[in-house]
Amino acid sequence: MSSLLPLDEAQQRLIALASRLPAESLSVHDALGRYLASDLIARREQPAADMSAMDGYAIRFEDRDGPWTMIGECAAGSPPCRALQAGETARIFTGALLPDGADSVVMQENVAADGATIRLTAEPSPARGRHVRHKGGDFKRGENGLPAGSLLNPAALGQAVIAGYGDLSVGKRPRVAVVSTGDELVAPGTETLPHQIPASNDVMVASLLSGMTAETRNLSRIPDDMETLCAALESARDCDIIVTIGGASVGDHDLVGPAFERLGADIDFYKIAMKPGKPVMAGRLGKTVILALPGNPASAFVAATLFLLPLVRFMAGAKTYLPEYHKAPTSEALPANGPRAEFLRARIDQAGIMAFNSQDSGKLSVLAASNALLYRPIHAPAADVGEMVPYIGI
Ligand SMILES: Nc1nc2c(c(=O)[nH]1)N[C@H]1C(S)=C(S)[C@@H](COP(=O)(O)OP(=O)(O)OC[C@H]3O[C@@H](n4cnc5c(N)ncnc54)[C@H](O)[C@@H]3O)O[C@H]1N2
Ligand code: MOO
Repeated sequence: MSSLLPLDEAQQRLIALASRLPAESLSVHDALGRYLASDLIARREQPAADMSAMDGYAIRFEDRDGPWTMIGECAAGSPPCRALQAGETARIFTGALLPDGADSVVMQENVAADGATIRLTAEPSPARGRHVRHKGGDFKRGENGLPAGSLLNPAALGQAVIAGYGDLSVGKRPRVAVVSTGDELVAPGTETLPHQIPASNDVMVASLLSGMTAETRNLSRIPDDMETLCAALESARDCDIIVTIGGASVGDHDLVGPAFERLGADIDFYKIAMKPGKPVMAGRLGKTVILALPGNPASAFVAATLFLLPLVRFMAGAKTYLPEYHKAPTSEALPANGPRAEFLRARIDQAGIMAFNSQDSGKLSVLAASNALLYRPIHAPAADVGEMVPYIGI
């Protein structure tokens, strides 16, 4: 056990094998899921001038009790009407600029109009600045809205647009070859003989990647044959990452390690102090980072979550790339953990988090019923019901 690498050290060593990919310029329409390559410095001020947050009437605070004489209208998308004088108001709509002199807005629900005369009805006199979004109140020109390495999610893209951007400098997408191996593997939906198994990991790992900024090339179901495997790996050398699934263990037909060695790869580490996912291997084949995931479905899933996805995020330019841990109370007592970090397939709901009884890494039924990986660090002491325990949402 002592030769097994601790998880955090293995994650650091994997990242040390990789480099950030260069940046490219993309339209905001195409940048969803990318990471900003430089700070998002605002090119404009928001709002650009004081504007109304409600449909109603713009007034001067000095005249807050009314009544007012309406002298014009301010609509979003048009310059404001002329400046207000004492006792005057302007009809105003949400998003419209306040006319000069106005500093507050009364909602239309709180006034009664009698021709051009407007009177306060329901609301007490408005406070100064009521229902006004002030110039620069969201951000000022030159402010850093999002640091480099931020994920461009829908809200971040919205912010980029309002900050004046049509194109963004973003990290390139890593090219990832997904290579699955095993004589037993057959294509999804194919009739299987007892010694065969549908290649479920391929779809699972490719699906994990499809939610990421990655360009995936699937090299599925490579037989357990050294020449064929080497040829498949060789054909993927133009990729930034080669991830293999299966054949990572020590059996006579586990050819992934020997194939990489034959191609001249530098293996950095092999075997992690974690469960499932012990036989994870990583290194470099020229400029390509190689990562070998174990074939058991839960092992492949956990290892992809802890190694492959962080690697992709890092190369794509993410500032934070490791999985996010949350905490929840455990609904059942947990025994003390041993010398390998454990990621228990678990279900979390309002009552807390509960690990499934069976943790066989071959059972997809358990993995598919899970929505969390309950993390038990190396030698974690036993946990009572209600104790807060860390987990990764899946
Ligand atoms: N003597 C030892 N045997 C094993 C050890 C060990 O330390 N000593 N480790 C065990 C652990 S832990 C794991 S995990 C597995 C991982 O082995 P491999 O990466 O070599 O996986 P395979 O043998 O190729 O496959 C395991 C299992 O998963 C199925 N599989 C493989 N690929 C796919 C795929 N693409 N889609 C669906 N299912 C797949 C495969 O058919 C096997 O049933 O090794 C233990 N053994
Ligand atoms: O690591 Mo294996 O992944 O324990 O099943």
